[in-house]
Amino acid sequence: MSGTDQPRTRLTPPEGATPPVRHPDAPAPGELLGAHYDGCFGCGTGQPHGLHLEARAGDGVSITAEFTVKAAHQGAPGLAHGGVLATALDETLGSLNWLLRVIAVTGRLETDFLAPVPLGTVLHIEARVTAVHGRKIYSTAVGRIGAPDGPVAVRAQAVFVEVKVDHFIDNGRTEEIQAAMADPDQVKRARAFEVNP
Ligand SMILES: CCCCCCCC/C=C\CCCCCCCC(=O)SCCNC(=O)CCNC(=O)[C@H](O)C(C)(C)COP(=O)(O)OP(=O)(O)OC[C@H]1O[C@@H](n2cnc3c(N)ncnc32)[C@H](O)[C@@H]1OP(=O)(O)O
Repeated sequence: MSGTDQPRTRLTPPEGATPPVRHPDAPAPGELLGAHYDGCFGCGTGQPHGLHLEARAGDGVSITAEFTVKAAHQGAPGLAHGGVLATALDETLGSLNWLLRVIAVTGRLETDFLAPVPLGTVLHIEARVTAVHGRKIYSTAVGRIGAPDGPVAVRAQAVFVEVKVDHFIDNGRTEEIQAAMADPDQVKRARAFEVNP
């Protein structure tokens, strides 16, 4: 195997990977998921230029989400920035945590940009977990223009890696971590991801 083949291979579930299991306490299909953190650029309501992505639980271990491309999200004139589109897919993939009830962070994210996305577009995103192996969670996402069955603009494949709450407590800046830990709603949301709170 050449060095350039390696990253692609790391997105393929290894032998022994198992299908994902929806947690019995996962939100019901159709249920709107709240933000996991108010300051999150992807889903937080406290970020004026954030994506304000709204995600809903789907069937099995899947999520649907909508993201409206605003002026603050442009790359070229009148078009969404590719990194912003990748962020929208990353955030939707991260929301799959709610259904597995584990905390996981993005290890690898590979994005294919298939069509430009104009300002004002509602991007309809669907993400699902395909397999789990140890702490690794394999998932895919697709973003369509204007409707759930609209033209495909962007696709992603990802590996998320399960972590404990300590990952954030140990690595986040003290100010924000202290504020989060002092907020009972935030603590409740963090615990909602844990199998054994
Ligand atoms: C009240 C308290 C307040 C807190 C409240 C918080 C609530 C939050 C709730 C929910 C948050 C959800 C947030 C979603 C936001 C959207 C998603 C993002 O953007 S996340 C940000 C971007 N990502 C990162 O910042 C990761 C940075 N990377 C790391 O921290 C490490 O590299 C990490 C954790 C990913 C892995 O490090 P290791 O030391 O723990 O583990 P190792 O041994 O290296 O890897 C474990 C397995 O994963 C594979 N792996 C690791 N990286 C990989 C990669 N890049 N590609 C493929 N596989 C990878 C390895 O090969 C290994 O596999 P083998 O078990 O040996 O089979």
